[in-house]
Amino acid sequence: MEVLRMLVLRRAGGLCPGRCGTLARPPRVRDFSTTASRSTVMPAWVIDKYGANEVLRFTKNMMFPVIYYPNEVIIKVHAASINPIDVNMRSGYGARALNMKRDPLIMKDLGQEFPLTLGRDVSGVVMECGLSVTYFKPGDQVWAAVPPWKQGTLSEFVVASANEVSHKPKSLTHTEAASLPYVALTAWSALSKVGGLNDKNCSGKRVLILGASGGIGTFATQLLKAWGAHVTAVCSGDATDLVKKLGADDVIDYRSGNVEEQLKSLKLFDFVLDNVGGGTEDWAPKYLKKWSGATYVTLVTPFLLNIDQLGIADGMVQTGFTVGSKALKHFCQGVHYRWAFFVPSGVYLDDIAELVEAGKIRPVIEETFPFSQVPQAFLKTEGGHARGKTVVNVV
Ligand SMILES: NC(=O)C1=CN([C@@H]2O[C@H](COP(=O)(O)OP(=O)(O)OC[C@H]3O[C@@H](n4cnc5c(N)ncnc54)[C@H](OP(=O)(O)O)[C@@H]3O)[C@@H](O)[C@H]2O)C=CC1
Repeated sequence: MEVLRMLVLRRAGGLCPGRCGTLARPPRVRDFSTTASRSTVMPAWVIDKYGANEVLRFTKNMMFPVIYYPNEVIIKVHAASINPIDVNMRSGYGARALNMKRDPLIMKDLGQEFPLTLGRDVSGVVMECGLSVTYFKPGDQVWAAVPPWKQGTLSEFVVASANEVSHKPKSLTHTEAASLPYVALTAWSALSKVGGLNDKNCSGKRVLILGASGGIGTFATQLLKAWGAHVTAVCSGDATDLVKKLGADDVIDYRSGNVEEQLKSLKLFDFVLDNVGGGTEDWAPKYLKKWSGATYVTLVTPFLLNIDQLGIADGMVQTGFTVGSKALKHFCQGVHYRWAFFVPSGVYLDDIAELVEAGKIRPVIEETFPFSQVPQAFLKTEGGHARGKTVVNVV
């Protein structure tokens, strides 16, 4: 019974046995005991202000991360990857909301938001563990996506909550593993947490993916195929082979003619995952089955922009009003309308690791850069037209 209870709680995200070893949020203590004998600085790419690519600065003197909570681990970063959010954060996107989320205890010790390290994905090796961490030990090979309100992974070491970390699939190199966590967890949040799809209810469901050739799209296509869905991918013509190899059943080239005309020749969908935005929501929900629980989920939302522009209170009100009115409008038309966001979760990365080891998900890496070329990796990502992921090898 106890094992069953632990498993249920772990699935629900309430307890990660051994990740932190307790149901309650761990007490705020600084675990300096494990950090006594090492260097206090490390190499990292940081920014000291928001702006264009020139604000990226390499330093050998970034403060070494400290374990502030007993459920944290310090990871030696072997590889990281660049996501659109890194490019956007470099320019100041989300600064207001993310600063609010930053830990006041840590901010008080380390000063304000700068120097800020970007980079969300990490694959590496556990170097130190907080006192309540039993699920990981020094030397474990792990992967994680660190949330954007924390210092990022474009550095030699990063600290993460054990709840955000998972054992890396053995079959992947660090370079390959670093390409997956952030897009995997975002796709999982959109498809499963928000959209209600999973391996039990997906068989035969018709899913339309807008932006199928990028980081999220290449992962979502594989996950949906692993769950048994029928996937229609919308992408540029030159990405057709890529998305077909990942399992897409139908491919629509949005550059070679009107997408809506091409969609009219297909059956209606049970689900739309929108990774593109910018007007797509005006037409995409029309291609969902009506009054059957079909759902449109977009990842491109003005949530953080609202807070940047209007402040926390007014931004939240504006967000609530926008999403509420759109959800109501679509509900009256017989479909569900939702926004989705990245959610950190080591537990779900464990599930992804199983799918990787089973050969159902593979990393899609377009280009890798050495640590010395982080600015070039940003420029690559900023240029758009991704075909999978851009990875940075840190060691
Ligand atoms: N809400 C959240 O928490 C999160 C939101 N996001 C957002 O999701 C979006 C996708 O992220 P990600 O996959 O990492 O981005 P990428 O840059 O990796 O991929 C975007 C892909 O979309 C393609 N594309 C562009 N325009 C169209 C179009 N009109 N129709 C079909 N495909 C198109 C691009 O290729 P090409 O231009 O050559 O066609 C590219 O392959 C981004 O806007 C990102 O900011 C991402 C993560 C978390």
